Amino acid sequence: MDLNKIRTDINQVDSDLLALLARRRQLTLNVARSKEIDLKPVRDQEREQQLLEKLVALGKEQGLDAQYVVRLFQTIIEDSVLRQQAWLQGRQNTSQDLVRVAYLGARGSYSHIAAQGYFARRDKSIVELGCPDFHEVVQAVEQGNADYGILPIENTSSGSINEVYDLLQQTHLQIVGETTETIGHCLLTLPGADLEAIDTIYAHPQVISQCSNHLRGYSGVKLEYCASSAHAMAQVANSQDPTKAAIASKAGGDLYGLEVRRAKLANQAENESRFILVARKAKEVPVQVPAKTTLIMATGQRAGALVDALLVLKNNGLIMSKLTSRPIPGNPWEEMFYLDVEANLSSEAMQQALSELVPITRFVKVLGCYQSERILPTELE
Ligand SMILES: C=C(O[C@@H]1C=C(C(=O)O)C=C[C@H]1O)C(=O)O
Repeated sequence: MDLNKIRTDINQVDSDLLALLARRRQLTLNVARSKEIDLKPVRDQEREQQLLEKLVALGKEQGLDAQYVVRLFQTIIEDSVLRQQAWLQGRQNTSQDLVRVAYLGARGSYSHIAAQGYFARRDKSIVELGCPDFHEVVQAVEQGNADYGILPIENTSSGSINEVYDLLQQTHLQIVGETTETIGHCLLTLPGADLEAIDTIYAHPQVISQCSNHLRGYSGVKLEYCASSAHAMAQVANSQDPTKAAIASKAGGDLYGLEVRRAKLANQAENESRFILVARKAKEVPVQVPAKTTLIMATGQRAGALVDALLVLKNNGLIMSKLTSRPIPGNPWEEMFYLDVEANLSSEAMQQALSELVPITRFVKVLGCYQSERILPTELE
């Protein structure tokens, strides 16, 4: 048994697999082209179900277990659906191939990584504009220095990001997209640093709250709040001090020459953040892709006012996937409600609901309509 020879064979199989995956992706884009013509929805879970059943049976014949086959193909199908959606959206809103994107922090921050993923799926190159805070991200787009801004809006460990909700109340920018990223928090140090000697950990406040359980385990270690995860990594890298550590992603650590010493630090095993993309102009969402419309409204303090507003959605058959509230600046004890509705703004149901909401609310505004990027995997029945 010659190890080198076996590894050469494995390399060949892997490169064949990649070529096949690329070919599959190409074919699914042809499917998107056909759906564009006959206006069929991108997602067809019945077809996915049949595919999985067939593949599990085929896999079994080759000695591959069902779970492995299902997991692999759920990933492949997720890519295919996201690509098709992005392609259709691009066709509807023809725009430039090079886009300027404002994000929090510097290269390697979570927002930066989310932006890279979002635009790579759309075959767009980005000019990066790192900003010191969320307000400047919004301002960069408002003033035309960036085409898009990317903002984290909620996280599975720490919940809503209030600062971003508050900024949305005050801007004329529209939400034009969303993306969900797995956020793998790691403890990063200079290569070879002694973990026992760490006396300071740098991290963004959101990150510290998402990793609070893990951080309770360090006694006598100072936590330094940073404006972004990129700043946290830069502090450690620039200091060249082995007693300093940062919490950020592995991909970010690679950019700053830092080593992963502990991984999966978040309180929730599935630590994911949802980011929104904002732009000066609204985008149209093709009818074939699942759309979400985000609204803000103030109902006034009349008893039952919120219930009445929500009944409008119910009566129009609309599904609300999120409801959150924030205080209104200058109006103590009044709340502004943020709603995500699973519908296209151009749909009859949504238009009807909006016309019914206007007379019964004090204020209602559409923050944007965008394609939903959350692809829940089809499970084998
Ligand atoms: C490619 C298609 O679109 C989607 C993606 C699928 C896939 O990647 O196999 C299957 C069904 C659809 O949800 C299709 O409809 O065939």
